[in-house]
Amino acid sequence: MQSVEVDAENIIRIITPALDQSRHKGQAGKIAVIGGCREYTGAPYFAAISALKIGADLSHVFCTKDAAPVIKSYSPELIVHPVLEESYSVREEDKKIIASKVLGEVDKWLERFDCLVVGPGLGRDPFLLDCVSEIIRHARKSNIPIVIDGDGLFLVTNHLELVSGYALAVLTPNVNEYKRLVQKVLSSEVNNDDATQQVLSLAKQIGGVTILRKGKSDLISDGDTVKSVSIYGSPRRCGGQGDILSGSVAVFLSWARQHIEAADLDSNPAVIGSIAGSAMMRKAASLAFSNKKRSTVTGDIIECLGKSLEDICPAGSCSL
Ligand SMILES: NC(=O)C1=CN([C@@H]2O[C@H](COP(=O)(O)OP(=O)(O)OC[C@H]3O[C@@H](n4cnc5c(N)ncnc54)[C@H](O)[C@@H]3O)[C@@H](O)[C@H]2O)[C@@H](O)CC1
Ligand SMILES: Nc1ncnc2c1ncn2[C@@H]1O[C@H](COP(=O)(O)OP(=O)(O)OP(=O)(O)O)[C@@H](O)[C@H]1O
Ligand SMILES: [Mg+2]
Repeated sequence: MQSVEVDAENIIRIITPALDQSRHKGQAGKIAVIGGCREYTGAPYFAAISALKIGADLSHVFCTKDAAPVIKSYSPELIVHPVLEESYSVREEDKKIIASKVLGEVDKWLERFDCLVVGPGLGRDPFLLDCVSEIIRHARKSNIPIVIDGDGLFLVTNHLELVSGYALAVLTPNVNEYKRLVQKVLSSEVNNDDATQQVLSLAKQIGGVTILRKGKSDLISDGDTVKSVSIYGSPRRCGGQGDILSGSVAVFLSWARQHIEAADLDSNPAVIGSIAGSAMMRKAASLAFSNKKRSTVTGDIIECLGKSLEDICPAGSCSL
């Protein structure tokens, strides 16, 4: 089975909202990243700042108490909530009450978000992951799209019911995360000879979630179709590029959903958002690599997000 290479730049042009003076703050998207713990502070920052640089109006991070001051210090643009707790800071007898407090803190904000990104730099602490499972359940009840990445995929692979049958979920596995998902869901090994069929089966088996399999070409399937994005890209594999991708998909998914509703179309916003997010990330990576070559790091790619979108969809053509 062959995947279909899509015209991703055209999709970006169609769904990117025009900039005009009638719009108010928030209409271009409010994104929240659930991630950031003692070990990882870069990943949630990369995801959240990428969402802003692409054009979201507000970008929040919900992380553990010790990750918050670090993430805040990277950028005053982000709204950082130090609400998550890891087992080491919670006594056994307090776990129930602390879990409901965490949920309460997130619930206050949840309805305002157009998309969540769950997992960049989340870590794998069991108590923290239990709380995050509850956040996913609440978001799902409110029909908020969720991009699942990094340690969020570790959680979901072991608890497929969290996303199974939820069409507004996008899973963005890297090579390791994909392998674990295939083993768990299809009880088989990764088959690179028929990668298209396998990603289709995987998405179907998880009840029509969208899978964005990252690699030399990104493969995107919701169990009905398989699209590929192979344009641009870079040979540099520094850590953090998947985090840019997750923030990017969150913004484009929100824009795709708005566009599809306004134009009364019958398309899957999760697939459209994944295609656009993938192309955006790959174009910025290619541009950064042409400037920085071997020394390219994730921050350099983030700096290229603006120019990459501008080349495809110039802001100058928007009405003032
Ligand atoms: N600057 C940063 O803060 C960055 C943080 N990152 C975060 O790092 C975390 C891990 O992402 P990776 O892409 O490295 O994940 P991978 O799953 O690719 O690898 C993680 C490590 O865990 C090991 N591992 C595999 N299966 C395991 C299991 N069942 N239990 C325990 N360990 C297992 C692997 O051998 C590997 O060393 C994520 O939260 C991710 O978002 C990355 O996004 C890169 C940048
Ligand atoms: N071989 C490749 N050639 C070109 N682009 C690639 C290649 N592999 C991955 N990419 C691109 O890099 C981005 C990140 O993919 P990667 O597999 O590095 O994610 P990751 O391991 O989750 O990253 P992170 O370090 O942020 O966790 C994706 O958007 C993908 O399109
Ligand atoms: Mg990753």
